[in-house]
Amino acid sequence: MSTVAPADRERASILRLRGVERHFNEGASRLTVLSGADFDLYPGELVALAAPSGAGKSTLLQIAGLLEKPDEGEVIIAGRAAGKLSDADRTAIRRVQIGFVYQFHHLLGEFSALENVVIPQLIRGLSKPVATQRAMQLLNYMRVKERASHRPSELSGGEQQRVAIARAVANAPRLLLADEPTGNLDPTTAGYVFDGLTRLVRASKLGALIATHNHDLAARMDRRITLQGGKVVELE
Ligand SMILES: Nc1ncnc2c1ncn2[C@@H]1O[C@H](COP(=O)(O)OP(=O)(O)OP(=O)(O)O)[C@@H](O)[C@H]1O
Repeated sequence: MSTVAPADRERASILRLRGVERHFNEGASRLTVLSGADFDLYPGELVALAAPSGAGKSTLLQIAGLLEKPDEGEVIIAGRAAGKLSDADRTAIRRVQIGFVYQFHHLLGEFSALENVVIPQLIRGLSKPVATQRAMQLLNYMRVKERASHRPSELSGGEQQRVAIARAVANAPRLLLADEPTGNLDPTTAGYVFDGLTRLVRASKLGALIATHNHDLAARMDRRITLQGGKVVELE
């Protein structure tokens, strides 16, 4: 149990969903994916999102990451209600506050691991020395520093995914959203990737919501949630 008082927890919530609804129209019928979904994520916390295929995990992550709008309800990122913001402000929050990791890494193939982590920081306006120092620190956290000069095609799948995580947090987001980040890795490699992710989350106090089918990894996270009848339900 957290020792933080409820009011403080409310203030500190990095991601807050309230009454989120998402429906898809399919011809004459309507598919309800999220209905009355409530959720809070706190700094330094890793939460597993484990639900059967088609239950709505990706939909939830897309909405939490401001990539999609809910039909109803509110998404609040670090205290700011996204529903009332302009598209430009939503994009700014997404760029600055949110990091994304996917099952397939989407690294830039013509650049080294180091450059892949440096480039987003240069785009944000940091100087090359500062960006390079932070990138090396992140690659070190992910235990791939010694592979920094290699291109993605010269890295193993697990190394590529560790670089992708370093890149996702390069601009120090407050929230990390990951959709099956270890989905295409063998269990041992998935464990290494997860270890790096955990180190980063603890060190940087970001909050991480990670969709996974991997029960071992889910068991190692701070909390586990699932989707039932469109609602977020805590598992234990
Ligand atoms: N744009 C869309 N239009 C219509 N239906 C959609 C759309 N996006 C998702 N769905 C449907 O919503 C449901 C939830 O999809 P979602 O991708 O969120 O599930 P998931 O839990 O991430 O599944 P998986 O584990 O297989 O990736 C599915 O039935 C899917 O077919």
